[in-house]
Amino acid sequence: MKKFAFVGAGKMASAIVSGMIKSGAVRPWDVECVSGADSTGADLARNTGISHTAKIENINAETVVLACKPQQLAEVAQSIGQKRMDLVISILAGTTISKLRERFPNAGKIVRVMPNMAALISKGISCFAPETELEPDQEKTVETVLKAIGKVIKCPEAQLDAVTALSGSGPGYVFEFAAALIEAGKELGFDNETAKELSIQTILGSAMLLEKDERSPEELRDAVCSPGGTTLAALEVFKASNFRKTVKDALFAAEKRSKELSRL
Ligand SMILES: NC(=O)C1=CN([C@@H]2O[C@H](COP(=O)(O)OP(=O)(O)OC[C@H]3O[C@@H](n4cnc5c(N)ncnc54)[C@H](O)[C@@H]3O)[C@@H](O)[C@H]2O)C=CC1
Ligand SMILES: O=C(O)[C@@H]1CCC=N1
Repeated sequence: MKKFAFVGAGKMASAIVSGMIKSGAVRPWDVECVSGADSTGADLARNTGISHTAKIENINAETVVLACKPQQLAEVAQSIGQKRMDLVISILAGTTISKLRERFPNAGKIVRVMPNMAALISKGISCFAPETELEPDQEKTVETVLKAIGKVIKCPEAQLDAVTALSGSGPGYVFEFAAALIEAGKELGFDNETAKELSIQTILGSAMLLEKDERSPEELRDAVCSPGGTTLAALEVFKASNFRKTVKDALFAAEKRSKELSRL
């Protein structure tokens, strides 16, 4: 029996498995994966040294990590829903613990998690909500998975849709902002490589400063602004196009979508 089975071997499963193995939290031979009708399972096994099972019914592990799309859960549950498993960890956006319990009636304990894509370099942040209090060894297992990919916060399940909107989807917003900086940089006359380097280093340096400095984002923003200067000229444009409201509306749309996914 394996320690972990990943059901779904796509982008997030790959990020988590890579993080777990690179950090030494688990050894490749303790992990197996299964995917749908694509090459992701075989690819993940080849890239990390874990095993790949072609038939989902054949998975056999103490902890099953559900990492398929919410839309694929019904099919997965049809194949393995009745199996006995000590622990089921789900990273599916929206899918509630009660829905998971319906689908996996024989699971010992269910934990709902929202990680993010920075897991790929162990710089993610994950929030998790257990169905009920975990046994110490189950708590340790959840930490083994999540600490290998970044920071971990325990929260009530009711907060997980908002977590999804902020930190789960958040890397997508930052990447879009980076793409917008690069596009604008090129229109200012830089070649792609230079625009990319200037943009990425600006985001990286600013994020690290935010983490290390005691000042708030607003105070740091103000420290960049000289009276009558260039930054204020740019921020006026943000303000005129309602930047903060756009961000707020976007996060509420993501939260709403997470709640809709719970009804699949
Ligand atoms: N991509 C992201 O940044 C984040 C994704 N998530 C959640 O992670 C989950 C996976 O997302 P991604 O990795 O982006 O998706 P993906 O599309 O890259 O991977 C989906 C995986 O599920 C597999 N699959 C499909 N049908 C299957 C079946 N019947 N049995 C077993 N495996 C099956 C696919 O073959 C693939 O390996 C989603 O539920 C999503 O809500 C959570 C946080 C962040
Ligand atoms: O877009 C999605 O639905 C998933 C959940 C959070 C990030 N990606």
